[in-house]
Amino acid sequence: MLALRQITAPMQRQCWRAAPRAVDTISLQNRRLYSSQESVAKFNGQKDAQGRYTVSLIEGDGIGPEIAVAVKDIFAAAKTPIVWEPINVDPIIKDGKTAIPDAAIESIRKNKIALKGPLATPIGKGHVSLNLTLRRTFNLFANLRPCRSVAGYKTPYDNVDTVLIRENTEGEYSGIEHVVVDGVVQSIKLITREASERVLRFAFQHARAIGRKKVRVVHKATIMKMSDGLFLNVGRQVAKEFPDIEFDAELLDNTCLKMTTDPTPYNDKVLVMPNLYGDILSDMCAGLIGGLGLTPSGNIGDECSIFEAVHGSAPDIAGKGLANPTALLLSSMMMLRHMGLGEYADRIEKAAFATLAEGKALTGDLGGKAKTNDFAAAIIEKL
Ligand SMILES: NC(=O)C1=CN([C@@H]2O[C@H](COP(=O)(O)OP(=O)(O)OC[C@H]3O[C@@H](n4cnc5c(N)ncnc54)[C@H](O)[C@@H]3O)[C@@H](O)[C@H]2O)C=CC1
Ligand SMILES: O=C(O)CCC(=O)C(=O)O
Ligand SMILES: [Mg+2]
Repeated sequence: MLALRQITAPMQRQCWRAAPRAVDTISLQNRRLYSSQESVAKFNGQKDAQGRYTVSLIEGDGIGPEIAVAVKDIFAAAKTPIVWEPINVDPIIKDGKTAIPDAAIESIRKNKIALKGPLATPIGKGHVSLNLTLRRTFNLFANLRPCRSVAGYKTPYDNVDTVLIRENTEGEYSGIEHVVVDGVVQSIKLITREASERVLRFAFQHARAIGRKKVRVVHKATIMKMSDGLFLNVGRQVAKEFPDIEFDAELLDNTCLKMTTDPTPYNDKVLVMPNLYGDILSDMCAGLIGGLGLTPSGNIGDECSIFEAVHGSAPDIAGKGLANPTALLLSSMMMLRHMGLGEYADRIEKAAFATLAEGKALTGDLGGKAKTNDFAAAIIEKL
């Protein structure tokens, strides 16, 4: 995979231990929170003769292979009916553009499902983001990023339970940039009614699926009157199809202030927003519950879906066995539920939350001393 030599300062984290909460209750609540909604994104994969599904696996860069091993070991111990199909997504150039190799595209199209480790993107030059390329290639229009406090890991906020949905194919990340004249560049934020409508509709449907009664658009239509204005107006129109769900809107800067002051008023809402805002806000939410080692996500499309952690390749800890595999593991739980394999997800998740709550085998990001594989072994012991 790609080599990237980018050093990032370790995140400073506050950490002190708290009494565990009831793990079964959390598991039950998560079953709804971490499930992708059903009406838009149906999984259509085929089982083999032994009743197993094949899942394309992109191990990724940096800590990717280390956390992928942990997930594979846990799945094997839980006898999850999954066959992994490892794929290589090292970029190729096709028609002058960065593209995913055909074999990888065929694998995901065939299996309709993938689990993905982080892929590093060079800064300021080099190939475009493979993460964004995958999302665009498969039209994975909604990026679902739930974030919920973990029992046993105390942070300034005990009861975070946010659900964020990010438009995943355009916006500030449409990748349309050019030099106007030397010293002047333009970067286009592309917002279309079509992409806005489908992600907004997904947000309302997801709210219904997880029992939330409020959808809130996060925007800056005060400044980006046309682009965010369109997104917001489409939100108002789509809201009419969902009279049982309350709709409102909030300016992004105000959302950041309020969420970091007290995130709990967001626990009854689904937040939906253009691409860049969702990227940033989802890292901010992770910070509220103990960091990027804990937050999962799903890139949801009509034909296929790709599940991955919110975090990146973490070059500062890569290759040292220090990474927390929880985020990728919870992403794989979202994946299992999306595939209709919820009973396996329930069992694995129960063991994972119990291990976190017990606090004996925590990785460094959560204040512990355990290595990635110690944490995975502790989960396996509880299965
Ligand atoms: N979806 C993806 O594949 C993403 C890829 N990236 C790429 O990742 C590379 C590194 O980006 P950064 O800004 O450093 O963000 P990052 O998310 O990789 O790391 C930020 C901080 O969080 C920590 N961290 C992240 N995941 C962790 C885990 N599982 N356990 C313990 N600590 C963890 C890291 O050690 C680091 O201190 C970049 O090339 C970026 O483009 C970034 C975000 C998402
Ligand atoms: O593609 C990248 O390099 C970063 C993407 C990212 O930060 C995200 O999807 O959260
Ligand atoms: Mg990000």
